[in-house]
Amino acid sequence: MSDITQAQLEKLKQRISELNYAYYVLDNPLVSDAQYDDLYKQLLDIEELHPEWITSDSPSQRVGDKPLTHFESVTHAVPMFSLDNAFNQDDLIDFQRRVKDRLNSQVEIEFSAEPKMDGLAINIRYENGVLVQATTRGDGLVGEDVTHNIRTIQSVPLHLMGAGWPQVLEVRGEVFMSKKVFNALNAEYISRDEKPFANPRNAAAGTLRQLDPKIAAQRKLSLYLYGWGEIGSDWQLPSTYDAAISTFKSWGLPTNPDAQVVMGAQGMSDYYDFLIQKRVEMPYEIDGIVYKVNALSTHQTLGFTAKAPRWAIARKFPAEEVWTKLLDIEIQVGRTGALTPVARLEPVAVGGVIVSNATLHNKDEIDRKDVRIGDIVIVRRAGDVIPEVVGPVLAQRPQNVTKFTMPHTCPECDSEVIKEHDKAVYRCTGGLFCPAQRKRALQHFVSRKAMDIVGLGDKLIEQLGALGIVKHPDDLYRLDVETLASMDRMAEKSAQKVINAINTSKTTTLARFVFSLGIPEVGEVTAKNLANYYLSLEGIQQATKEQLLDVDDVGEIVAEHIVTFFQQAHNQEVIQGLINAGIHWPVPEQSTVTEDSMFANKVVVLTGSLQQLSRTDAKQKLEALGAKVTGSVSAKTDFVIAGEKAGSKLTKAEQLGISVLTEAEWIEMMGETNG
Ligand SMILES: NC(=O)c1ccc[n+]([C@@H]2O[C@H](COP(=O)([O-])OP(=O)(O)OC[C@H]3O[C@@H](n4cnc5c(N)ncnc54)[C@H](O)[C@@H]3O)[C@@H](O)[C@H]2O)c1
Ligand SMILES: [Zn+2]
Repeated sequence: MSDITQAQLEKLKQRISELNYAYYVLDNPLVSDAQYDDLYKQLLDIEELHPEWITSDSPSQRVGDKPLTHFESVTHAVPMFSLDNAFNQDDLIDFQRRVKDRLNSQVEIEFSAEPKMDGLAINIRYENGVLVQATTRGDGLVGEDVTHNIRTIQSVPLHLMGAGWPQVLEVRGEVFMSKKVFNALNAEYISRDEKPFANPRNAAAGTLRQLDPKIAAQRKLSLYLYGWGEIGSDWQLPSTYDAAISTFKSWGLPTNPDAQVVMGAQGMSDYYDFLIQKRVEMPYEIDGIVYKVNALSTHQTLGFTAKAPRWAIARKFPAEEVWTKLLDIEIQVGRTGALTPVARLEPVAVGGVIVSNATLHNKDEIDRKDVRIGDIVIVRRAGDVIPEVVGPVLAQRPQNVTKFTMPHTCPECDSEVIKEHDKAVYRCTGGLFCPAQRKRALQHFVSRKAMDIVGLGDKLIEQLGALGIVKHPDDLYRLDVETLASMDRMAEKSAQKVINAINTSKTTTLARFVFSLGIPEVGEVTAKNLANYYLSLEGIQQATKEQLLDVDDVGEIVAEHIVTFFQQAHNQEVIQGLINAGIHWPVPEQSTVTEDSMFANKVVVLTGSLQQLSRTDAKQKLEALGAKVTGSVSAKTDFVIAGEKAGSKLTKAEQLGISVLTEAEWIEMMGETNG
């Protein structure tokens, strides 16, 4: 630092000015706050070493930047200042020591401690109790007139309450957007496929800069007061800061309920512990604490630097939002087979911990946010919440970024990946084989309603899996007593019992077997329906999606899951392994089918509207009699039962010379069959 040249300082000042312009004027920061704070600290350090190099245009000597021009410029009656920062406990102790020294005080100093709301400073002017003007801070000397938008904030009185206020009263505070409003607003933007705001501060700034006050009214900004500007000479400020704020409150002005008066360094530190705990649950975002010397008489003595009061300091909290490089997007396969994209990041400190991975939720979200590999991204971690990638920093997008694509096959097992209907979820279809889904698949396979293998608990499955002994369900049938007995908490006797249970499970039913495969959406009932309809595993495996739709309980989505599941070579290997292991079942009985039913093994089509039975009931009755009910008429059709207003199917049946029954005829025939 000591060998720094004046030219280097000029370059640094130039850079910080550029950043200020982008941040304050364009609302489009070029670097993260942490990066900015670093550069700014460098500037202060150099200027401390070389006070002779300080110029009036240095960013250390100015607040913010010149406001935009599309609102009317207003020169502040009393300049608006920024705050000096304390980044750690030592900075804070230094601050209170400086105050004590300057005031020559032997006793502890009393401070007002209050949340540092993350929004924008505003000056609101009342004349004779009436709100006449509201202005942004701007560069501290000149701000923008945003009266029309401030008037829409419900908690800001258009007329002061009570009495005793001065003829001219300027109050100052922070305009911000609550987390709730921010989330709802962003959800709305997202649903319209528009780019959401990066954070509540940005959203509040954007809202305040709207020309149409209706928009600000809808967005519901909030405001708390923490200071004042010009005050008419017809009123005397009380002796303490907190008393002044209380008086404002009595006039109907909104003030922060979490502000407290604390004593000395210890009190400051206790308040820090209190507020950092509370931070997560607060309804709005805060980026630190502001401590202000409470005795107003001292403010004169302490005075101001070029930029900030010497009687106040902002103790910054660890940033909840930082920028870092997105190195890659990796896929994690969950236990249900869902593929989740995970951001691999250049490690960065956020919210007090080092983060190198963050969730990206799903593919739709990545597309919507337009996050690309190689981007600088904004990462958030609020409280204990899992770190999240908010979005890319477009201003810093390098040229060689790549768009993310979902793999077509599972990175764990190479099976096909499908996107679920109407959902943003991509899923691996190798349920029986996929290592990521292993534990879940095995737990399901052995469960009571599936293969019912008693004694194979979760712990044992986990251990067998971890050791690579049982990777897929068919491996269970290769276990021997010796291997099992060597597992934790297992003895030969219990191992033998498990082996017996495994052997017993070889004799099962087709329905149980189908259920045990864990095909997505195929529960116990669907498995039974499939077994009863097709009577053989081959039948189910070979059925097309169209054909599967004829089975009770099977809709489009289920049918697709079934087809894709059986298409996976790896799943087939496991199924073959199971059959080879000796799993077998009797051909399912069609319980109520009477041999002499004239509908037994007949192909029947229902068409037109039935009067006496619902379509489902009719279908069930026919199936109970051993018929196969299909949806379309072909040469294989044996009967067509035609209700009223039967159309093309009836015509086709007639063309093909197929027997057509009316509803009444059919019911009569059924009566005969049953009787
Ligand atoms: N990323 C960038 O490029 C970039 C550029 C410029 C500034 N910044 C960020 O902005 C900061 C500087 O901004 P700043 O000058 O507005 O200062 P600041 O936001 O750090 O602190 C001053 C402001 O705090 C607000 N505040 C909130 N609660 C308050 C309370 N209870 N009492 C008093 N004031 C309260 C007021 O608006 C006040 O103007 C930097 O530290 C940096 O984090 C970032
Ligand atoms: Zn897989």
